[in-house]
Amino acid sequence: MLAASRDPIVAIATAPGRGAVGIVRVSGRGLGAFVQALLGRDLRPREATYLPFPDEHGQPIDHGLALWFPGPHSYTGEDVLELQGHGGPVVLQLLLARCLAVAQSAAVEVPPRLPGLRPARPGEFTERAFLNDKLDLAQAEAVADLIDASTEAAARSASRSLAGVFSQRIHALRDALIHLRMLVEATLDFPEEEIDFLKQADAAGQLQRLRDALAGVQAQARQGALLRDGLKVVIAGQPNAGKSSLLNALAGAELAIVTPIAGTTRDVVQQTIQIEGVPLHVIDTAGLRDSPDVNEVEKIGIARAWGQIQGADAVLFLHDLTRCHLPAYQADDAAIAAALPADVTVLQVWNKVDQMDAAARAALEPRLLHGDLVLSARQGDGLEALRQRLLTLAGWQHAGDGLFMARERHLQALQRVGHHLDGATTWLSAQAEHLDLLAEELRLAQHALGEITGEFSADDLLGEIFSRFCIGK
Ligand SMILES: Nc1nc2c(c(=O)[nH]1)N(C=O)[C@@H](CNc1ccc(C(=O)N[C@@H](CCC(=O)O)C(=O)O)cc1)CN2
Ligand SMILES: Nc1nc2c(ncn2[C@@H]2O[C@H](COP(=O)(O)OP(=O)(O)OP(=O)(O)O)[C@@H](O)[C@H]2O)c(=O)[nH]1
Ligand SMILES: [K+]
Repeated sequence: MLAASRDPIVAIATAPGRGAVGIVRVSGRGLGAFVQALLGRDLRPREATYLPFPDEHGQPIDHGLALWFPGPHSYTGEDVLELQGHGGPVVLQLLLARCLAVAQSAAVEVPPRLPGLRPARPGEFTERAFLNDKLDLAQAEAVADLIDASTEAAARSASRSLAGVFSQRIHALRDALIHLRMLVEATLDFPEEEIDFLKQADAAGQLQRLRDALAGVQAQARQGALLRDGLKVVIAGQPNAGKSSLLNALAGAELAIVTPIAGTTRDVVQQTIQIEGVPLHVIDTAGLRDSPDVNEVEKIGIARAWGQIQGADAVLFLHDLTRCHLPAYQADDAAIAAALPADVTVLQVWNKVDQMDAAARAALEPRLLHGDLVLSARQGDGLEALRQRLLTLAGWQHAGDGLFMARERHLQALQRVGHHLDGATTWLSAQAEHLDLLAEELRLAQHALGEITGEFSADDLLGEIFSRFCIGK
């Protein structure tokens, strides 16, 4: 499927809507004649040329800059033409249509001057860059992650992955693995001396160093994936506990409606905030209650709240300190607590501490359970401790510079590598009769590594990865 269609493609490369400048990008092999037909002249390589973009009557659609990248020295590795025009949606659609029309007329000539140009599928330019070895798969994924990055830290680590930092770490593991494989394969050919041979070469030490290096890459990749995917945090609790107030306080903006009326929030309100660059998707939900006053709308809201709780990485279970006696739950809170799914992390958060005087606060301390948080969504006390707790919960290590972006797919592949290295360790210590199994585990480990960079990747995986890109990328 992937290799099948390498015909020239065209797309608007800039975001839809109005912008200062908009770009139509064409990629394909042998585009020289197309450039002639479209612009009526040749272009100097990699040099911005200001010129009219003519329509079929020779009238300018726009005046703009054309950039010509003869392959293989381009983003895709093919010939690439960029028309950089004024960024109006109509202008760009006209330029796109003009490219398709010119190519079509060139294609009907005998002999055809250009194989059929067609609109690009999502991610197809980057897919070509991958297929033409301009980028490996981890780098290509980093392109999308850079565009989608929701925080500066995420963008910077995606940029480092795009520059090849992650791939280099994978290559270093692969090289060490290949070294070890060669040793083991060579030993297989001389079965009489095998054990001494492996001992002398310190195969066990090599394998252990490889596992340590893998653990280091895994730890960093986990941080990278956290920057990419963030954490889904659901604020839940009874009506009026202060859930919307807490969302607003965390976001630093009045997003959700706050009123003293119980049952104000009906729909799910979501906001992505960042703490030290880690994106947190914070979700305010309808207050949970089971009362005859609950109308149809609120019922739906409550059902949605439970739905959000199911998929949460963490639930902030909010309680109103002015209405309960720690550490005992009120009956309603006890009912909610009993219904919370066992596999979701729940933080107990006691709100409205600003309503307590110093004596009441002092009396509160010893009654708190380990891990409980006390705060005032209204005045901000305790918010910083909550933020730090959420980071700890996410497993954020304050990793500083040098981070790279990674995805769940990469974490799973690394885990498989680890699994095979564990297997290899077992067979190596079992010695002589299992060297073939050792060799096989090492081969599988290398294969799993290669899935990250796309050295070994099934077409359907590639299709799935690139289809998630935006059009024109
Ligand atoms: N106008 C424009 N800006 C853009 C892009 C683009 O396609 N067009 N990019 C698209 O994502 C990114 C830049 N990516 C690019 C990557 C490689 C080459 C390129 O010409 N590579 C050649 C030459 C390299 C060199 O001279 O060092 C090559 O690889 O051989 C161009 C753009 C971001 N900005
Ligand atoms: N004193 C004090 N009042 C608060 C605090 N947080 C929220 N409130 C008040 O409690 C009331 C309810 O706040 P909301 O944030 O709307 O509560 P909610 O949990 O979202 O309520 P529902 O939408 O009914 O589920 C409002 O009058 C808030 O001003 C707090 O930290 N201290
Ligand atoms: K509310």
